[in-house]
Formats: sequence, C-alpha cells, structure tokens
Amino acid sequence: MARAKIALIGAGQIGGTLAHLAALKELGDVVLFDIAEGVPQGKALDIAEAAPVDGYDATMSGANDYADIAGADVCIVTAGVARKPGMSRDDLLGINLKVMKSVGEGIAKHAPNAFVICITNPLDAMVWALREFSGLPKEKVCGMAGILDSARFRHFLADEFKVSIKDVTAFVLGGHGDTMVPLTRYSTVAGIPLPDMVKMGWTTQEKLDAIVQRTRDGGAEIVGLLKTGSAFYAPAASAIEMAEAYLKDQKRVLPCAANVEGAYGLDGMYVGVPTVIGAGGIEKVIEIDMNKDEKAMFDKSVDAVKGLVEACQGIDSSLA
Ligand SMILES: NC(=O)c1ccc[n+]([C@@H]2O[C@H](COP(=O)([O-])OP(=O)(O)OC[C@H]3O[C@@H](n4cnc5c(N)ncnc54)[C@H](O)[C@@H]3O)[C@@H](O)[C@H]2O)c1
Ligand SMILES: O=C(O)C[C@H](O)C(=O)O
Repeated sequence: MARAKIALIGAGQIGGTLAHLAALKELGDVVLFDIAEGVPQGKALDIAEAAPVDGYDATMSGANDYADIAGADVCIVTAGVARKPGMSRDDLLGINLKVMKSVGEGIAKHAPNAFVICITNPLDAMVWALREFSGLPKEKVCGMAGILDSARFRHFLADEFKVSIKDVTAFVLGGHGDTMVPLTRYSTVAGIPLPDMVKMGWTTQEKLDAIVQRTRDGGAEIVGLLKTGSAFYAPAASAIEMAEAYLKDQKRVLPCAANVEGAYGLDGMYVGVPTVIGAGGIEKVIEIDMNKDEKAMFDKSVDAVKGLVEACQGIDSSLA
C-alpha cells in the first residue's frame, strides 16, 4: 500500500516538530509548506538527514508552492503568527484570519480530500474560518487544542499525586482560551474521579483549584518562559495523535475542536468537545452530561468563541 502523504502548512516551530514526529512514527511522506523561502526546504533536508541514524522510511520535502501538497491525505495547519508575552491568543485574530484564507483556498484546490487539523490561534475561530474558506466537509476539518490542554492537566495531576502519567486521564473542553473548561468530574486517576481523590485525602480542593487554573494558564506560562513564541513540543505531539487516529482508523476518543451540530444545544459551531476520530474524520461528537456549574462554564466558553467568530465576520464580509 502506498504511503500516506502528510502536508504541514507552516514550517515554523510546530511545523518542524510535526515533521520530525511524523517521520519517527513513519506515518507517511511529509511535505513542509511555508511562505518563507528556504525554511521548509532546510527543515525537510535536516530531518531527512536524521533518517539514516533513526532508521525511518519517510521522504521529506519542502515547498513554497501549494501545488506540492497535491493529494495530501492529512494537512496540519500551523501557518500564521504565535503570541509573545503580554498578548492574548485573541490578539492574533486579525493577522491569522488572512492566513486562513490563503491556506483554506490552497487546501481546497490541491488537497480537497484531506483530513485537516488546524492548530493556528485563536484556535476555535481559526478552524471555523478555515472550514468556511476551504469549503471542505465539516467532519474533515477540526482543530487541535483539547488534547494539549488535557495533557497539561494530566501532567500537573500526575505531579501532584506522584503517580504515573499513564494512569491519569483528563478532559478539557470548551474553547482554547482563558475560559476553557477542565472537567474534574470526568478526569481520573485509574478511574477514580478527581472529586473522590479530594475526599480520599490525596489532595485538597484548594490545590485542585490551583491546578485547574494553572491548566487554563498553561499556554501563557510557556509563552512567559520562552519570550520569543509559544509551546511547540506538546502541541505537535497532540496533533500527531489526531493524525495517527485518522490514518490508522483507530476510533480514538479525543477532545478536539469539532463542528458541533445539535449536541450541546449548538448550531454548527466549532468548540472543544469529546470526539471519535477514525477513517471518516470526526466520526462522532460525544455529548456528555454536565451539571449546572459545568454547563455554565461551558456556555461561557461557547459565548467567548461566538464573539471571536463574529469578529472574523466583521473583518471579512465573505464570512458573514
Ligand atoms: N491550538 C493550540 O493548542 C496551539 C498550540 C501552540 C501554538 N498554537 C498556534 O500555532 C501557530 C503556529 O505556532 P508556531 O510556534 O509554529 O509559530 P511559528 O512562528 O514558529 O511558525 C509559523 C509559521 O507560519 C508561517 N506562515 C506565516 N504566514 C503564512 C502563510 N500565509 N502561509 C504559510 N505559512 C505561513 C511562518 O513563516 C512560520 O514559519 C500560532 O498561531 C500559535 O499561536 C496553537
Ligand atoms: O498559548 C499560546 O499562545 C499557544 C497555545 O495556544 C498554547 O496553549 O500553548
């Protein structure tokens, strides 16, 4: 069977890490695309030159022309600008919206059958705009954020409980912004929900609240440390998990920004929800039961995303 083709639109910090991870996992042949001349070619050559040492079979190429992504099975989009200290993700909306237009048109023309994973921020509004600009089927366009936010939550929890990360599960839903919703009732240590861990005396409610807040601020914490850009290792690992689920038809249950029609009382908007990812793309949106407090947090997050979508429509009249 022919190898899959993976197009990485944006060859910056995340794009380069994605290429290396895709190669190490032998997910397919990789094309790195960027507007910066030489950068995708340089990264592709560098990663190809690591293959003899690491022993992976995957070709790497760099491109500045969308024609080179032709027939891609998966497109992962990181094109655009990352925030710096003092900025919110939402400050990137105007500049990255223009990028989504050119990327959406490029994918629609050259890789209309691809499964598209958007990473560019502000995530939920950008994946919505990318879907609008590309016109691809809704189940084939999604956004990466929930896996990253949940991974951060899991890391902080494993650290607090001094247990293996393998035994910690977490679900962070909602928009990928300050209003994201880490769901403690649906996050567990070996199946034990976090509120029970508090009752069992493994931690206190105050410490758990602080971990929830640190999770919400997780992106800003890294931006504050790096100063020149934002996180890229964990974001790349998270998107690769989604790409692998699609390419191998794994039916993974993963929190992703998906187009939600009907569930959660939503009418075709993108926001972070639990999904099933397989060969059909986003094969299912899972509607979980939320109590009053959880629903209030989720609704607030949905409203924040709606505000960003409206801002996009105000900037580009073709989206209205
Ligand atoms: N969804 C998430 O959870 C998450 C996590 C981390 C970062 N991000 C976002 O991902 C994006 C990329 O982050 P990064 O660290 O890789 O940034 P980066 O600056 O290192 O890379 C971005 C790349 O995009 C390229 N680019 C700019 N305009 C382009 C265009 N029109 N067409 C093609 N390429 C273009 C740039 O040349 C650059 O190489 C940012 O918007 C960042 O905020 C999202
Ligand atoms: O925080 C950012 O700006 C990047 C990304 O959204 C993240 O959560 O790491």
